Amino acid sequence: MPPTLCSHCQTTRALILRPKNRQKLCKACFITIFETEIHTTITTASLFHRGEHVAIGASGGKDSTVLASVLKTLNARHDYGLSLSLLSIDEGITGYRDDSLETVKRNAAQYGLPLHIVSYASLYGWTMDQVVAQVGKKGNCTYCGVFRRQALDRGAAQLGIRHVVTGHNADDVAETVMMNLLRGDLPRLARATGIVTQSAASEIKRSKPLKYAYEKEIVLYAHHMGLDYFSTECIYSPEAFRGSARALIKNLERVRPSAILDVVRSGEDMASLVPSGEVTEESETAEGEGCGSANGRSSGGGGGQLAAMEAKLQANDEAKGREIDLTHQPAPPRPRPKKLPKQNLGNCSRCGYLSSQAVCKACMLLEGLNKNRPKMEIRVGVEEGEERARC
Ligand SMILES: Nc1ncnc2c1ncn2[C@@H]1O[C@H](COP(=O)(O)OP(=O)(O)OP(=O)(O)O)[C@@H](O)[C@H]1O
Repeated sequence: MPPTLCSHCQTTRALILRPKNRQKLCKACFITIFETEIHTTITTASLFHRGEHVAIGASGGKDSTVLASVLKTLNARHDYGLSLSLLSIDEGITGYRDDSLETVKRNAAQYGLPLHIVSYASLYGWTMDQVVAQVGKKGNCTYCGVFRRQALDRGAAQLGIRHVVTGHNADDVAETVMMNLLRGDLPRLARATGIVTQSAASEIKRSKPLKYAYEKEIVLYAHHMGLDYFSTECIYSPEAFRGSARALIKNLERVRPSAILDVVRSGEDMASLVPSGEVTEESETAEGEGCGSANGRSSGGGGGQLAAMEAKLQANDEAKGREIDLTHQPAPPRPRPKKLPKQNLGNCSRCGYLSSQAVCKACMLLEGLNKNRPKMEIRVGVEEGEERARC
């Protein structure tokens, strides 16, 4: 049988079945199409302006590594006139971030980009290892998300940069849309769908050039380009709800590949229903709270929950056929989402960082941590003492 030819160039053998639309492509055409689509996203949304200094949030993972590689390529190919830097946050997670930062250091050398690293320890006096030792694994993603958002802003400010790009992809956005839809939280949903986010609580603009790129295609691109990235998941990210939303999206993608983009587009449409208003610090941190990766990727539990949900839905469908509608009561109309209150931008009274509240969210979290710090140390000391006494 003759080999299947690439449906784009019609000359080279097809090697890749495109996850987004099942198109059969050769390696060269896949790479060109992938890069061109990101270029289209950038130009359609007018993400950059000539002479702009842009920091790439670099975690060493596949998304931000692909983002750095593609931006470097497109900046040269289309003469965007950008000055690019890598910005990494060291959360202080032993056996995870220390290893991934080594990847980022190699990437900096491979792409010839300057790298700036900011640590939680230096900004907040706490590493995530210490936070988890204090608060436990449950809920630690909230601390990490709030701290990281501010750390990226502070790192960019240290460099005199006002635009940070992150590697959030279409799967991440679809997941966040689904989570906020399930929570009935339209303002957060609206925020998650924006390709550019800038709020009253920050001078730094954020954008997601990979917003329409499928995670599977990002992995394929990284593989075929031979990119050097770190693929271990965070050891502290057991965010169950995001894991379930991810499992749901992955299952939808399996039966209908366009589902991911459909959910993103639906999110964009729903966002247009949300009254425009200033973004509160609460909704501001929503997208960044926890991390997109939050181990749903490897969650076996998500699949189990989904199977249970499907069984329930099937039972409901079967029951529906036996129902007699005696009293059709239309559901009462839900109140339209309220316009968010206008925020007064000021400075946090503790750290001086820009905040719409008297005390910024990071300082509020730190207050709780610091209050318990001496207690924890004394308790550990006492327990150690007890251990010793028992010995
Ligand atoms: N420690 C960090 N330092 C700098 N940027 C980060 C860091 N963690 C996350 N980011 C940015 O936020 C984006 C989304 O982060 P998330 O935790 O969801 O990781 P991810 O989806 O696995 O992405 P990646 O594959 O790049 O790690 C990343 O692509 C990156 O741009």
